[in-house]
Amino acid sequence: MDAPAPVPIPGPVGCYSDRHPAYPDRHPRSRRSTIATVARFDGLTTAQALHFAEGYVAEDIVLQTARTLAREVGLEPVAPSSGAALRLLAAAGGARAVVEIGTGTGVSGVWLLRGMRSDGVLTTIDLENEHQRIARRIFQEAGFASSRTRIITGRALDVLPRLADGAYDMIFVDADPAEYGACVDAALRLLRPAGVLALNGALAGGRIGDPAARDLDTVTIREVVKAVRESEEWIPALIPAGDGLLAAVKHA
Ligand SMILES: C[S@@+](CC[C@H](N)C(=O)[O-])C[C@H]1O[C@@H](n2cnc3c(N)ncnc32)[C@H](O)[C@@H]1O
Repeated sequence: MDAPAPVPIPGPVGCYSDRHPAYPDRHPRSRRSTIATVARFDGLTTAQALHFAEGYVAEDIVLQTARTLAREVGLEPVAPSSGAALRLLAAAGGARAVVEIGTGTGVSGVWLLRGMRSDGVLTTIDLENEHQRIARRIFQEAGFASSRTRIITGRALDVLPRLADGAYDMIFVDADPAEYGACVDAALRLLRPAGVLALNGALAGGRIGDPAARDLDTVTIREVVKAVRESEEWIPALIPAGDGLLAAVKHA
């Protein structure tokens, strides 16, 4: 099948011929060509490329079941592409001790466990016992012994102070955006040097770059994303998988 023709890039991105106000020091063509490269990856349109990336690593029946159960109880679990990125981060860091904030029905937990070392333990926190009851069953169906998970019911900000400093290889945050700042502070304390932070929802449902979006969650996420980028404690990247995965390594 022939690749579809590239879609013209709309508005100021694809057609301006002068310097862009946000990039006054940069030659106009350099920004234009960078974005055009991203938008026309291998002749596919951006939407098609993103769709391909989303399904690149398929989910098995256990993850599909956990996802269906999440929707039934009104939760939005991590996207498959974010799950695959979490598994990759856990595997790349040889993670043995991981903290997850926001167990849900276990979608992200299964992805994390599949990237962790075979003797690793996932400490997962959620204030809803009912969500964790489902997650416990999902972990079991995914083949993980109960010794591989430590499931703690409680509010993240009550539980995190009880966890040991510098004892964790990775922290994944996917709960209440209003608490993201406090969770990042806690992650800095809990992670070992070169440990990895991952924070879901970092694009705030696409509102992150819209200055008119001033709702509390968006403002908080915007501030956290900026603070991590500007902090000397972190080496960050914003991965545009799912709703955005802010990943950062704690400086060694
Ligand atoms: C988006 S869901 C997590 C989905 C899960 N990470 C997944 O991908 O399967 C958010 C979860 O965070 C929990 N939660 C919300 N606020 C919380 C808080 N302050 N402390 C702990 N858990 C919280 C909710 O009960 C819900 O289960």
